[in-house]
Amino acid sequence: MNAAAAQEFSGAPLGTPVYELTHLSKTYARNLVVALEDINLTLRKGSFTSVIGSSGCGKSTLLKIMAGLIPPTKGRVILQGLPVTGPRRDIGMMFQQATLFPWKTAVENIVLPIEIRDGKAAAKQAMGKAHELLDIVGLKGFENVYPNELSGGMAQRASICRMLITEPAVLLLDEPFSALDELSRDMMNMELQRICHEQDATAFLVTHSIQEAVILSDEIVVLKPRPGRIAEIVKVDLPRPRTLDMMTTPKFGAIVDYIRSLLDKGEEM
Ligand SMILES: Nc1ncnc2c1ncn2[C@@H]1O[C@H](COP(=O)(O)OP(=O)(O)OP(=O)(O)O)[C@@H](O)[C@H]1O
Repeated sequence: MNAAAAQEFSGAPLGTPVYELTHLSKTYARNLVVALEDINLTLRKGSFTSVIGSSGCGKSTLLKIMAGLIPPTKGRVILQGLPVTGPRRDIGMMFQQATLFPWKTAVENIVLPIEIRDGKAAAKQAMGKAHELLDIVGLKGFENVYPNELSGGMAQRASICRMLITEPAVLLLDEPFSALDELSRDMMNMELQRICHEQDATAFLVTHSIQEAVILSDEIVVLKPRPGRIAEIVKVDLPRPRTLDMMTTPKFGAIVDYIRSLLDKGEEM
């Protein structure tokens, strides 16, 4: 990376708002559980945001509302200027498990969203792009392999390609690497950072790992439970690109400790 690119990577001002959540609340009608209360959050173009909080504090509920999978009880979700009222083309999602279809090859799985959306001819046309994406995530040569011949990490790399093929405006990531061993997870996180930078993607990650949140994020939304509310939005001012050895620095440790103290405080309430 040349000096100008490095400067751009570390110091780029974050862009215009992509997602805007205002006064968002969710009460599940079935059991009257107030899962979220008055969430206000803006995600800017090219930013990486994580949400962290104890079990049951509403992380998945928040992600589902942002994805348009469930409606909020109150409040608004605006994505690229339009209210989210259901699943949308400009939202890319990735889950804990790779969920690739076993009877389709890696490249066929990747073009599947295009096939479903625009038909077989469009999917065929997208093959070139799918090959490029496989190359980007280090799966060159595995295009025609079936999922059962891929490792967990490789399958998640293919899932990243499948999420990116439709060029979504935002990536919603629900603990995408939590089923991987620690080493693979660290590597995949660095890969995710690189891909997000290359695609100028806006990303939102649900995680249980403070370390993972700190190494990846520009901002970390710390939720406190019962009902789920924002305790604080912590800015992470470590330089970019982030590297794994930053995890041993005092600054990294201080941010981790601070977030842990917020989570402990939330539990006491
Ligand atoms: N479909 C549902 N119907 C009723 N209550 C629900 C439903 N989904 C979640 N809840 C409740 O809403 C609260 C928030 O749940 P949610 O799954 O969003 O939390 P979470 O932070 O993602 O938890 P975890 O970290 O354990 O995955 C919990 O009290 C949960 O019991």
